[in-house]
Amino acid sequence: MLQISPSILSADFANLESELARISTADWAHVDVMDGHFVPNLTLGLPVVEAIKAVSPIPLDCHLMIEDPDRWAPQYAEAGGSSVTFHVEAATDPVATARSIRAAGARAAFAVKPGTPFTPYADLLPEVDMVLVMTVEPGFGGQSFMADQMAKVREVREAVSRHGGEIWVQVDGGVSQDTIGQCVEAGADVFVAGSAVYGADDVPSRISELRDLAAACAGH
Ligand SMILES: O=C(CO)[C@H](O)[C@H](O)COP(=O)(O)O
Ligand SMILES: [Fe+2]
Repeated sequence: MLQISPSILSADFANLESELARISTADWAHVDVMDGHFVPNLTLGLPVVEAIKAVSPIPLDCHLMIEDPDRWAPQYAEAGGSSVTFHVEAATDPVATARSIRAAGARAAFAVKPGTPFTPYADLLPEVDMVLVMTVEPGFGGQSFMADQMAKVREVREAVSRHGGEIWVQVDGGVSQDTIGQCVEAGADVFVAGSAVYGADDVPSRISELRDLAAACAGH
């Protein structure tokens, strides 16, 4: 199944309830948590996740770009994240972190930055429900898509296929009408798009357009 996860990083932060209503036809609301340390940007934390969980029409896909995810990740699951993704570059014990997310009732995922290879983390697959391959350097929305990450997406898809089970492959950063096709061809099945969705005049139409383009590339 191909899924669209619009990033609220590009939404109007003064009106998050109505901004979430605009993406109600998407599969997930992607919530970028940045701490000003792991990345040079600061966004939102647990109280905001709790508040938007109460009003969101769709489940929250929390992408933690923070230090010490071992400590914080399960709290994002408890606060309402239905999926919680931590960065392997920040985790001290990724196995324990993934297990604590699942124990709190959420889907667990790990993310790799563009400069981080996947292979050393392939052993984590039994512990997670999704792998996020970053297609920009994490920290900011509206950056250019890094096509050179498609080799890594292929590698993750092959490892996931060999492993079996239902592990999703997510791409995040610069995903748009122009770039979603190559993500599908490389094997991604969950697409985060911030500026491409919230920058559109008609947000629901843009979500359908991205879905249709992805399905067409997948040959559906
Ligand atoms: O994790 C992120 C940045 O670190 C965002 O999810 C991502 O950048 C989405 O924004 P855009 O689609 O505009 O690139
Ligand atoms: Fe993100």
